[in-house]
Amino acid sequence: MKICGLSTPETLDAALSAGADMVGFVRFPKSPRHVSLNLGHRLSLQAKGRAQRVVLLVNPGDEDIAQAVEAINPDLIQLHGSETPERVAEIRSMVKRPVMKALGVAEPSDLQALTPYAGGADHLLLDAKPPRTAAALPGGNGISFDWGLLKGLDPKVSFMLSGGLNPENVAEAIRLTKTQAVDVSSGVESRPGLKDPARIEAFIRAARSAFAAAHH
Ligand SMILES: O=C(O)c1ccccc1N[C@@H]1O[C@H](COP(=O)(O)O)[C@@H](O)[C@H]1O
Repeated sequence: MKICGLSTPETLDAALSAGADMVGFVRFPKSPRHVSLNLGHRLSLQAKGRAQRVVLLVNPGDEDIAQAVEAINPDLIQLHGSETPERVAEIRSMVKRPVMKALGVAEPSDLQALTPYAGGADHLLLDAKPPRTAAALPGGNGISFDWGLLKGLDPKVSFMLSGGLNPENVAEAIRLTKTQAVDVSSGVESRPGLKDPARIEAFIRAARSAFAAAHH
């Protein structure tokens, strides 16, 4: 279970105390969840040893990557832009840490886009495609995709599910998609960019019960 877009010590503590496996820090200035290098550094120290620390970047340049890695020292890099398979592989060898590539799903043919990333990315994250408006973020929009589309996916492909998940729908998402991991951002907020500790806890509780039920 990953809680993404944490940007205060209090809400990070809520995620860690509730048992999040991964905590995400967004480095994307247009996002209401963007953290400065300094804040990212402090949050990362707070999470060290308690959960995997993830830095989320969108089409980063080499300098953006170097700065984020130096300041935040993440366990994993999440790439949430239109990075090509070659760029993902290049970033992975540059940072010498695992990389998770996010891919948008809206129709059956989108699943074919996964194959070229199999060699270069350590993990795949499946998200809804963002709305086609100029102001839209590439993720963190609270939009789900049709989970039924994943019936067409090779069962050997492991993925993290994201996009519009929340405490109310995460159990159904896990049951339907048989995913082994889930990620949430806006579904555990009281307003864009402000995480709600009670919703974080409810999300993790619901996801944990659904994973336990799926393994029986
Ligand atoms: O959270 C953001 O602000 C963000 C910005 C830019 C790219 C991705 C972002 N978040 C990721 O988007 C998905 C879905 O989020 P949501 O739960 O639907 O709000 C998730 O993987 C976040 O890590």
